[in-house]
Amino acid sequence: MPSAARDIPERNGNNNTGADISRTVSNSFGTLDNLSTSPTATFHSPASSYGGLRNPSTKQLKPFHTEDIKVLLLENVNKTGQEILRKQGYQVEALKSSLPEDQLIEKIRDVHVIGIRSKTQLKASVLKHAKNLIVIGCFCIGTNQVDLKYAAENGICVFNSPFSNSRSVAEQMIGTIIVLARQIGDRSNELHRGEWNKVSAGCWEVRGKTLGIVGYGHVGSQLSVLAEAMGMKVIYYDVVNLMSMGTSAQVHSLDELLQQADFVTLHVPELPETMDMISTHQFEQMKQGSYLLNASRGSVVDIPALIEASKAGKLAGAALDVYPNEPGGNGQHFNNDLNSFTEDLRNLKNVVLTPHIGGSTEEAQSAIGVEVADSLVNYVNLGTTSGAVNMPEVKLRSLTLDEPNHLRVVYIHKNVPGVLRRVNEILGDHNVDKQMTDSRGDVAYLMADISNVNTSEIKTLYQSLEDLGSRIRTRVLY
Ligand SMILES: NC(=O)c1ccc[n+]([C@@H]2O[C@H](COP(=O)([O-])OP(=O)(O)OC[C@H]3O[C@@H](n4cnc5c(N)ncnc54)[C@H](O)[C@@H]3O)[C@@H](O)[C@H]2O)c1
Ligand SMILES: O=C(O)[C@H](O)COP(=O)(O)O
Repeated sequence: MPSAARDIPERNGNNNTGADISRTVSNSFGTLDNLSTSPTATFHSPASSYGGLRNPSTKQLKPFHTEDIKVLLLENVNKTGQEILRKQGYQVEALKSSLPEDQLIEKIRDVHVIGIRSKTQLKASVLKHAKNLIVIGCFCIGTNQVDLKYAAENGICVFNSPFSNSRSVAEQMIGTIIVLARQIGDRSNELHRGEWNKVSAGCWEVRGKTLGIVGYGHVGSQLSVLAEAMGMKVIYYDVVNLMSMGTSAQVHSLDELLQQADFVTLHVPELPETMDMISTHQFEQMKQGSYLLNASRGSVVDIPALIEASKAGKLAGAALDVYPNEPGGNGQHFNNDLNSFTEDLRNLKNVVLTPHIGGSTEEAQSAIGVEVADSLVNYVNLGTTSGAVNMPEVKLRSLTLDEPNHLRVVYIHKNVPGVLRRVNEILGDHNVDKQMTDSRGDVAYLMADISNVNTSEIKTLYQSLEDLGSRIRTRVLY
């Protein structure tokens, strides 16, 4: 038997301390009779994950049977991600679409891990029912669908995939710019209806035209490089001063960009400041016969104002990949019940409408599946928060099989004075081998590896930390 499991009592044996704490995976493990004894349950061979889970001498920190971890994956999370989670032994339920709020609330009560994409709204009204939830994986870039602050304040860590689909979005935008410039969407629709309509009026090369990129982050900067390769001139507007790719140039204001660009493309996150960022005033600033593309979030463009600008001939074309309200899954209708302007939008000339597929390529989805699932496994098994979007990033070197009586304490707490002193008083009876603590806003995350801990002491230690007023969540891994 690996030495680390030596002191752990039989799962259903007589070593129960009699402690009256119900067992929850999320808060670590109250009663000692629930602690895992099986070497196979405690020392799994790792999945594809990186970091500490790869080294064979690395101790797998699982004070629970992995099959007790319940994972709910919504919105057709890629098989790569599902596989990694299943290989850990977790119970994984994977659904193809998002869920209406009432069904989501029912399901979320029970799970320790949830994986979503851009549709599923995890606001406080839903999260307050998620009593066992320790971590959320956004298998996408955007995290605007999650109440990040509420999650952090309730000890729920959130991960995403910051750039694995950026290239896919940039390539879709390049394709769409040419489709708009040549009115290819309309020509194709006509021919599908049996109408031959060979025209050149209002159709242009993109070479020499100016592309205005709003938001020069991962997507915007990739797009910049691709557009220059096609001979376009690139200008961009961003709230941050950024290094220009190639010969592109940053402009000082959104209006300046709108007045100069032939094509305007939006790549900003959903924020209060970006809500209706392009509305009537901005369409007025744009050049006559210019084009607008939006693959960021539906709330960034005032779509009724876009419809007016298109009908008035100000816009020669537009492309939308995102909408204020989107269907929950495939096969559902895209009509006025969803957004009151939908019929008007569908009837416009040279307007390309796509169902939020900017990041939907095999390459992107497969990479996102691996990246986010790895983050989830490292968080559940090791407490590592590297890459978290709502918690400080904390990571400790992994414990090894040579460190038998060690345990790892994860203590998420309110960021108030005096907590460290009190925590260290509790840990102080043991040797603290390593410790890291960091804070982000009102929440702090402490991780410590301590040695020479007898099994009988684990519960007391856990309970002492739980009893501190500053506690948000305690996890003890060993
Ligand atoms: N359609 C899709 O499938 C798809 C795929 C990926 C991302 N997205 C959306 O695109 C957005 C951008 O993605 P990204 O990876 O490039 O994000 P990013 O965070 O790398 O870049 C966003 C850029 O916008 C800038 N910005 C923020 N507020 C701004 C403002 N008010 N005005 C101007 N610039 C501002 C930021 O400084 C940053 O440089 C995401 O937040 C996501 O919502 C959509
Ligand atoms: O935020 C993102 O990465 C994109 O909007 C893609 O979202 P999706 O995974 O729901 O397609």
